[in-house]
Amino acid sequence: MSEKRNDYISWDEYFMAVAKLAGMRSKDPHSQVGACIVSPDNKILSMGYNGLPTGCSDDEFPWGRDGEDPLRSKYYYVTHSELNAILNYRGGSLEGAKMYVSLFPCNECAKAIIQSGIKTVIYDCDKYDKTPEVIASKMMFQAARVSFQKYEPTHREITITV
Ligand SMILES: Nc1ccn([C@H]2C[C@H](O)[C@@H](COP(=O)(O)O)O2)c(=O)n1
Ligand SMILES: [Zn+2]
Repeated sequence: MSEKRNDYISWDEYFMAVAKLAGMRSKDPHSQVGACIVSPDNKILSMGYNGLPTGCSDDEFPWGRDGEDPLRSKYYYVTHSELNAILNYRGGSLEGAKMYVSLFPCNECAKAIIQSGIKTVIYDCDKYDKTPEVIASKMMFQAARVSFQKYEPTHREITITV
């Protein structure tokens, strides 16, 4: 066989698949989110998923969404995938990097993305686009010249047997 194969996955498919694979580590029963940070020359720099901070037990802290007592919902405790990916990076600057993320970043993650020097966000789902968090996030990205683009799905199925 002398020809190269031509059904290999594209860079975008690869990085979005890696982001989604990272999200599969999440214990959140409602939304599993993954993020993958990539250098301008397409090297994976870091990954993250939504989960509790180190030392906060997955079995003791709540995973519920709503309720009378906000302290019994996950929202006060979960670190978002994007922030985890930024914090997991041990290599120095993220200036000019790209982030692939399975759900559009919230305003808090947008601040961290901007401050870290990431310049491009490629997202898949935008199911919370009407919320103030996402609207504020887009306003900040536009002001800070962080470009955000919807991932264009190819609907290719990638099967990995482990
Ligand atoms: N861009 C985002 C948005 C949300 N998350 C996390 C935070 C929660 O664990 C979950 C969202 O839960 P839901 O309100 O859908 O029940 O996803 C994130 O990591 N990145
Ligand atoms: Zn966030």
